Amino acid sequence: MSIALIIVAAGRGTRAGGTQPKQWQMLAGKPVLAHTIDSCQTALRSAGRDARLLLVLHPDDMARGLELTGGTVTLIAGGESRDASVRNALEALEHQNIDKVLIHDGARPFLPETVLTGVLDALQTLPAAAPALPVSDALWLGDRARVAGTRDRSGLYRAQTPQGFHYDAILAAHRCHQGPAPDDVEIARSAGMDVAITLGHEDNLKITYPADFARAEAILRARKDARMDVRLGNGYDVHAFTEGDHVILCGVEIPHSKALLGHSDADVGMHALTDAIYGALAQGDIGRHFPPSDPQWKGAASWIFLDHAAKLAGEMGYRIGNADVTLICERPKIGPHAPAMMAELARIMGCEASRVSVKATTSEKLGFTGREEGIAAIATVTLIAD
Ligand SMILES: Nc1ccn([C@@H]2O[C@H](COP(=O)(O)OP(=O)(O)OP(=O)(O)O)[C@@H](O)[C@H]2O)c(=O)n1
Ligand SMILES: C[C@](O)(CO)[C@H](O)COP(=O)(O)O
Repeated sequence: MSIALIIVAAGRGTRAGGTQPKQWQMLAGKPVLAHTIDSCQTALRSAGRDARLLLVLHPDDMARGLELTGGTVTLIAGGESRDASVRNALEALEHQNIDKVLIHDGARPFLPETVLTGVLDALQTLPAAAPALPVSDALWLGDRARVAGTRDRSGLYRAQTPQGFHYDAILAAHRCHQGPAPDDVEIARSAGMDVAITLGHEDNLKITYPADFARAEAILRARKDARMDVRLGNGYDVHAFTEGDHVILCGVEIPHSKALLGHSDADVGMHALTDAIYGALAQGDIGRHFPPSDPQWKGAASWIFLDHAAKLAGEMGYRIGNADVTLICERPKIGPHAPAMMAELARIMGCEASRVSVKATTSEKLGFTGREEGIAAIATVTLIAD
């Protein structure tokens, strides 16, 4: 099925006020229209759909449209009315092998994926579908600021976009239609098309009046808060020294007069970091995922554990915010090897090296680390929801 998505943004936004049309006014640092295009592209991507994008602009706005889209979207000059703008885009799609077309207001900056898929799914069986929300408030008839009557709200809906159609049918409907129309559903119905009502969304607001900018900002703020999911984990590990000539710390082999004793390669720093990630995910510790009783992990390289923990974080929807590892030992000296350790840990976790810290401290010759009986490591990690 080949789909086109038309975004109509050629209006002058007279009701919204401001020094320029509402679709060009700034919302959280970028024009409303940039939010609309981004949300359409994100919804399509999340829904696993591909669509040809057409942006209908006022003839005066073509240059800034090109600047905004960088030439990735087809620009069409709009008309005097919304239906004339839509018609121009529909005509431009003739002979382009388009089966289905979605028509969306440029003034609706937050298209939820569920609204998009609801319309596309309904188009499998009907020639037209559009999202709407049932009217929930009581309805009054007003006369000079007095209630002059009430009206039954049952069966009434607030229409939204994108409104979706079988391409050939809506093009024919537009060509036949006379007079103004508030939306494409009206044009489709006047041509006898059966239109399904799909579920709209409160976030899918249309900026119409000045107060709608504040509503749009509140939606953006709520979404940002919902994304503020940060998890913190810590890990601690100790390995004793044994006879040997090198240690492996945070993935780096360092010549030393002793080795670290362990079931795996005894990389105490990497183990602490791995446990910190499991801890942040509330997924136990290394022993749970790689039991020491299982002979297959004997002598295993510790990157296998860290790689597993980092991938598990990714599968659960998190990426590394930052990681901080402290090695506690008198010797070997860690400082000269710290940059290589940070680079190796970052490589394994799939994050930028600037997000990883490795540092060291002695314990002033106190305790088992001070007596050089072994090395301890502590690690802290933050995970950020994607
Ligand atoms: N000649 C027109 C008129 C409207 N639209 C678009 O249709 C959508 C919905 O219309 P509306 O909210 O009425 O926008 P405006 O016409 O710009 O607003 P107003 O009526 O307040 O002037 C908007 O994205 C608007 O840019 C369009 O492409 N071409
Ligand atoms: C299609 C539409 O968004 C339906 O709500 C339409 O553009 C609304 O325009 P209106 O002039 O604000 O009614």
